[in-house]
Amino acid sequence: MENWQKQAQKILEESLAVKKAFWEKQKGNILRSAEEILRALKAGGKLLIFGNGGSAADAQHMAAEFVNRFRLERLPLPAIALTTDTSILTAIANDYDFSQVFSKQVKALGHPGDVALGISTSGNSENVLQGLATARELGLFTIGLTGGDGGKMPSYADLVITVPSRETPRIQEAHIFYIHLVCELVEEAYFAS
Ligand SMILES: O=C(CO)[C@@H](O)[C@H](O)[C@H](O)[C@H](O)COP(=O)(O)O
Ligand SMILES: [Zn+2]
Repeated sequence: MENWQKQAQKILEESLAVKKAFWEKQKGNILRSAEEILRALKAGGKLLIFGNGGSAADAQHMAAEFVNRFRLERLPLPAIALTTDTSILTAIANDYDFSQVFSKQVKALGHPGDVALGISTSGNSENVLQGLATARELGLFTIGLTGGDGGKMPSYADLVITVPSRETPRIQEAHIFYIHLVCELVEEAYFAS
């Protein structure tokens, strides 16, 4: 138990330090991404979000904040997580390839002016990279939310937001901070003006 306390304290301190460094190093890109999402929503566009595992959960979490509400009582905003429809996901993975599960949905749903947000802690998940590549081809603004050295993301996204850590859980904790921050900024700017 005493060891657990020490371990937990260390993890907490690492998590706080990573979030702080993330903000310090990436604030320009973070705010720019919020501006792009606000611009797209104000122009009648939407946000498409995708990732694997914990990042799939993050995609759904973010879409729910936009479609339902965040901190304000307001009209729903259009955001779709491409991680939720098991029929679509299994049909594409079964008939084509798992690497296409997001790109095919982007092709079906994306329009120029929309924003695609691909989340990958390694920056190397093929399905996320293909989703971003297709989004770019179609004229969506593409954002890569990643960690470490960003992996291959910089070749696939217009804007890459990188958490400065090599630890997947710490990266994901900073991703959730990013998601809540962007929801709050965009919601206030959209409905306060
Ligand atoms: O949540 C976690 C680890 O904390 C896992 O589910 C993790 O998201 C999965 O291993 C993903 O497949 C990792 O993919 P990526 O972040 O490198 O794109
Ligand atoms: Zn996780």
